[in-house]
Amino acid sequence: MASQAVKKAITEAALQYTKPEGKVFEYGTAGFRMKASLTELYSDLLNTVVFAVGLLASLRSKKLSGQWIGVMITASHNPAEDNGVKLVDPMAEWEAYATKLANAPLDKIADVYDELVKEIDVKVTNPARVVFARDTRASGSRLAGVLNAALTATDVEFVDFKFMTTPQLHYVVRCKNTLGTQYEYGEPTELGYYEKLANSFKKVMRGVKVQGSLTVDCANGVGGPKLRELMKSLTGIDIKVVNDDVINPDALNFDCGADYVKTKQRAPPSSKAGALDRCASLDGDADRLVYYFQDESNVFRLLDGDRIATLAASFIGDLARNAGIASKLKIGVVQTAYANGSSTDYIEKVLKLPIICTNTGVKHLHHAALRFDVGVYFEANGHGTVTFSENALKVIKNTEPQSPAQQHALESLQALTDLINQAVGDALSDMLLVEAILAHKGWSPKEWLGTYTDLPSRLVRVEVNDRSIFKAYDAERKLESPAGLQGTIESLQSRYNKGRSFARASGTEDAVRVYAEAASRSEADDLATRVANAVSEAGSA
Ligand SMILES: CC(=O)N[C@H]1[C@@H](OP(=O)(O)O)O[C@H](CO)[C@@H](O)[C@@H]1O
Ligand SMILES: [Mg+2]
Repeated sequence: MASQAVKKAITEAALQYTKPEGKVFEYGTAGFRMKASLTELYSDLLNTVVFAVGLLASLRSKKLSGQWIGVMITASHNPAEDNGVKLVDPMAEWEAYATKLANAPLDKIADVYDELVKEIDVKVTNPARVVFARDTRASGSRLAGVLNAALTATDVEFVDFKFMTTPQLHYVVRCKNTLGTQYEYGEPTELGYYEKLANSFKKVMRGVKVQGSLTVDCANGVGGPKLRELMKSLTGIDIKVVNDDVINPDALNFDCGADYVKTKQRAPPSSKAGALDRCASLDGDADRLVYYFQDESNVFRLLDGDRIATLAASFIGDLARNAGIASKLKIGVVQTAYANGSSTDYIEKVLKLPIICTNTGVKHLHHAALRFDVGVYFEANGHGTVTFSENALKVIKNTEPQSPAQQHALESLQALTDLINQAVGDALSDMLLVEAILAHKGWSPKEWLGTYTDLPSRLVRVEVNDRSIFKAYDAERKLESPAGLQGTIESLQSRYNKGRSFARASGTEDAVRVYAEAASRSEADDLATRVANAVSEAGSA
């Protein structure tokens, strides 16, 4: 049971805020996320939610006997006025506790905290440790203050890392929790992060050179200043940083960034890149990355998360073969229903690797990736990384090379395990991975694009009265309700060459997303429109 003193401290701290009436919060695909504006209707929406997440982090850390828990304040690719908060190590049942705390009336929140202490069986005398950070949104410092209040009220030891990318915070959490163990991940500081990336990049690049320069659009978010910091440690790569304005509060994700490029399927209007120039875009908290270029006919060409996954899987597969350890490593790829059908075909038929399809949201992909020795997971939108099992790390480390070529492959694999942020998808680490692979293969983005041809696809957002009636199954590829809709979608898609379509309720926006792909642009568009109409009709019934 929480002590009276702690409960009093929680209540006093909580009552500084106002809980918006009639609003029900839900921990979604990426934590809690919404408008954060202080001036509008939404005024204090996020304060109570962040406060609740602070209490939750405290409970979780105590439950894990003082393990470090990370809390990130960000709304990623959402507009500048939004904000959000997420825990670094999310677990399904804890999302329900988060939702419970977030919806508790503020004068009762200490009681709910206490109920959870009993329900989860938390030893309240255990220490609790939390690290937190935020992206560059204007509302971030206010919300960091709220988090501070919740942590202080529950006697948590905490470190405020101020501005960080989401993956940097994940990195720090993993470093802190592995310090002094055989799995020590690195120095738990921002500088430690840069040095780990830069050193391993140098090792992976032994004997090869990056061709030409890379232009990186930083979405005017926290990735900009952090990339500039990373560049101080990096050698052998010419990066041109664009869209790194973190002073103008409205610039974030506006007409730039990975989400803009992926959804609009075009370069940021401000782009000055010439034909065949290699370009990349990060999102607002730098955990997403997409590549693109303009071909010789000035046609925009996108290299999205599916492309990064196929590139990484093929490279790691080659290295494993060259190192003579392919039979000892189970390499696999994890995708969601949004992966382009051509990428799935390519992985199965050309790379001959197994695929797992999961629900949307990196937490699902990450979890599935751990089932492989080397799990390559990416969402089509550019969210992803590669995980290495304990067995994989051991095999890579302990295999005795029989030839210089084998030794080189083993060393490259070893360096890759350091270059890749295994804690979470990380745009900066993924970017160095892509650059290294292209250099090794001697490929320009054109050769990379040439590995397979994407099916034209369309993603549509449909607003409905109540999106919760859209219940999906089979890794969100099918709908069990509203009744009859799945049958309609299937009969529509069967009319198109290579037609595939599905609909699911978004976990981050109040809408249903419809995805469609088909053999031609017009068929994909047509299928998307028809399915969107069917969804809209079912949603207004
Ligand atoms: C189709 C799509 O891109 N969905 C995104 C989006 O989730 P939704 O649940 O679809 O709103 O935001 C998530 C968090 O950033 C991201 O993980 C996911 O891939
Ligand atoms: Mg993001």
